[in-house]
Amino acid sequence: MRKPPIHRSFWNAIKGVMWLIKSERNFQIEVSALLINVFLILYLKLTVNDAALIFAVSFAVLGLEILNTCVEKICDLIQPEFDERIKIIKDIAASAVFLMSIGAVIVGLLVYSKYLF
Ligand SMILES: Nc1ncnc2c1ncn2[C@@H]1O[C@H](COP(=O)(O)OP(=O)(O)OP(=O)(O)O)[C@@H](O)[C@H]1O
Repeated sequence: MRKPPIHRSFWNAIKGVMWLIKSERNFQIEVSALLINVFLILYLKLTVNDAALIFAVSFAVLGLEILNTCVEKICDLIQPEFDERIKIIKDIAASAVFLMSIGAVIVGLLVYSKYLF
């Protein structure tokens, strides 16, 4: 298959993000958290390094959420019925988001505490 032009690849990716914002509750929550962080970065006047750290962990959570959603969609496609193996696969994929979210909260507490206390 011929590779699509670069602008079409970007457009496909943007459509993917729009679908996630419209359809996935967890993704909506994580995008809201990102927007709150943008507000706090501006309001508390974070240094460039601290802002970069907050952006890095926020986008890491979003990226893992996207991969988790892909795993869920593929699982639902290949096995719509209850299956113990699918349960393990989905639980493991969800744990990646869970662990990264804990890491992001820890980073947030460490960074913001410098500006609040
Ligand atoms: N086909 C299945 N067989 C066995 N267990 C399943 C199956 N589908 C879902 N589960 C269980 O339900 C959980 C939630 O799966 P679901 O596909 O509903 O994702 P979700 O509601 O979008 O959750 P998440 O918060 O992880 O995104 C899984 O982590 C798994 O434990």
